[in-house]
Amino acid sequence: MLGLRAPFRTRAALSASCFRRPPLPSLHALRFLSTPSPPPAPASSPSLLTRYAAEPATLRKLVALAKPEAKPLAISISLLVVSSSVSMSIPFTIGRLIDFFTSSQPQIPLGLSLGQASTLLVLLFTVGAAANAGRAILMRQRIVARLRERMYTAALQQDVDYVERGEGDVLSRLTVDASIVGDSLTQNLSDGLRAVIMSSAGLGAMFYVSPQLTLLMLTIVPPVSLAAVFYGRYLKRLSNQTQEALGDLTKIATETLSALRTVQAFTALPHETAKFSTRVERVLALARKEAVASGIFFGGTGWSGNLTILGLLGYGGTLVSAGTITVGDLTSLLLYTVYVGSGMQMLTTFFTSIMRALGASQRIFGLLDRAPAIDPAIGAPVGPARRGPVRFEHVSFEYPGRPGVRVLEGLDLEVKVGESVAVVGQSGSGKSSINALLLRYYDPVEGRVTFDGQDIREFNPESWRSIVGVVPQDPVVFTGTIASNIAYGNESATREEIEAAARQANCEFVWGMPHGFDTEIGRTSLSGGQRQRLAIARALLKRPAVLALDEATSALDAASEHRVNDAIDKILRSRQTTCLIVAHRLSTIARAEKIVVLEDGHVTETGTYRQLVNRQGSRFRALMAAQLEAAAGEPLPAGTHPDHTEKTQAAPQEEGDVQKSAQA
Ligand SMILES: Nc1ncnc2c1ncn2[C@@H]1O[C@H](COP(=O)(O)OP(=O)(O)OP(=O)(O)O)[C@@H](O)[C@H]1O
Repeated sequence: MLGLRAPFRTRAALSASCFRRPPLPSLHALRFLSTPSPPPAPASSPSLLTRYAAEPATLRKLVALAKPEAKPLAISISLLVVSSSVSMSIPFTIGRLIDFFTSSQPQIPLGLSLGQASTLLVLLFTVGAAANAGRAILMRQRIVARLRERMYTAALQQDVDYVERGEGDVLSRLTVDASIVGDSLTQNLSDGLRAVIMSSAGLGAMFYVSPQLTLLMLTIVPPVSLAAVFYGRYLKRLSNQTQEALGDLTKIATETLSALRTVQAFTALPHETAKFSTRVERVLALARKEAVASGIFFGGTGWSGNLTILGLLGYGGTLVSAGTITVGDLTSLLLYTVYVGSGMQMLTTFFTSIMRALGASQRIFGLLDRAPAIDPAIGAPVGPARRGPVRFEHVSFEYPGRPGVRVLEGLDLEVKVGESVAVVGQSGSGKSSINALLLRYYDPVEGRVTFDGQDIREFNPESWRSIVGVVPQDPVVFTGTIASNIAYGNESATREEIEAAARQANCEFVWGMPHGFDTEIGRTSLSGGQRQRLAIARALLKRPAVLALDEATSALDAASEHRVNDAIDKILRSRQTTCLIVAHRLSTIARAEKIVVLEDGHVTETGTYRQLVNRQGSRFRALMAAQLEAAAGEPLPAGTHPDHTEKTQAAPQEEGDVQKSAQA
């Protein structure tokens, strides 16, 4: 039945049914009153209504969205008018047929013979069916696909902060909201129009056949429909509560299953099972409440629907006996009652879905119209061959999500061409934030970052990022082949170039894989060290002018660390790349040409490893001592502490030295 149980469907199910056309009422649809009201739109409260009324801009944008599809939509609407008109003629035709077969002096309108009338009817129904099919096909337009493509492009150009903080809730806009808007511009619009035709034409035909019976119908059907609408809303609220509880249940299960190792390691099985059971019980209780309410609803509406039909038949019967109307007229009237009732119900569906669509489109346009703070479309190109020093000049920075909290304060830092600078400092001192500024995920609130003497804000962000290589702390591996992962963002790279980059980054593990560079990998199929080397290969393939490296600290075992270090070492020895390394490993720190110690967002010490480690009471020495102690797991024995290294006057030359001293 039309829209039956619509309030109890999930959003996903609703969107899946987006192009499904509700069947036209049939005799069976005499139970139309048992159709609950459509889901009430959150937007249907008066205050929101007023807001939408005050925002015709949203409506205009929504209409503009359908503009490229204007022609097929117009044809589709015309076909809808044709098919609905044919449908609306059915009750009348049935009435006339009944009168024809029950009359002692049968007469066919327009003086047609029975054969001609039958052919005409078959023809009419064929046209109606064809129009209906054409309408359904044409209604399936590219609106949602185009909208999603636009939204995805807009989302990818947004500030990382906006997306990462979930401010825009981009995923739900891309999925749920896009479906809602797409439905409203196609299916809902079509249903709305059909509802208007059904209600108005049905009422007109009823008045034509019998004004008395029509007035009787009008005193019963609208109030019962209205009551059904309100009760339906109550049901929808119950259904929402069940869905929310179900969502909560899913969240708990997802979180626990994805952390199964931790759950098992902490023997938290009973705790997790109890947590889950509580949620399951809640879902069950809500579902029971919903079942009772919907039982009352369907029973009640079915009962009132049947009484309505009975009332109409009773009064209609007296009119037939009095000769005021014919049996055919009464049949037509009953059928039109079904049409009008269904039409009214569809109108409320239309109204709420349009309200929902306005809400969804406001959220969508919020994303589409949002200008990112760092606009990827503006700025001058840098030129791939350009080389130059990177300078942080009195840079102060705070994250947009934490205004007023300075992460960097008056930072000055220079990395010359071909130089490698290691930034060290305690956790939270702002090291990674320096790389984030270098990549222009953010801009400084004061000061500037320059490349080759030019403020990087003058460059086009995409062009600038194309000459900056980045190896993040936790590199991302995309689903695809090893080769496609190394060539990520560099699709034109040849296989030879990819292999050369992999060799340089010590990715020898690739050659041992079943399909070599064509091996399919996912997020979890590589070890931490392998992922880091793959990321280094990815960065090297770009032949970057500037390399921003954020070392991983804990993911690697000694052997992997050695290989990663060796790969980094090759980069450090290269004289063409300006390297800024957020360094954690002593081996990397010792190899960098310059070390910058960061404390509370500003540079406190600068120098070579030897200079800093020999500087009495330096912050660097304290940091290194803490790191060695952490690696050794206990205070270092006398003589191995960096505070004593001025006696040796030498920096560790080999990574092994550091490791050995750490293990001492
Ligand atoms: N996206 C963010 N929004 C708000 N604050 C942030 C954000 N990222 C980092 N911070 C804060 O900025 C400060 C510096 O963080 P940053 O990641 O730069 O430190 P770090 O020195 O690299 O630390 P670690 O060595 O632990 O990686 C910290 O206090 C951190 O909490």
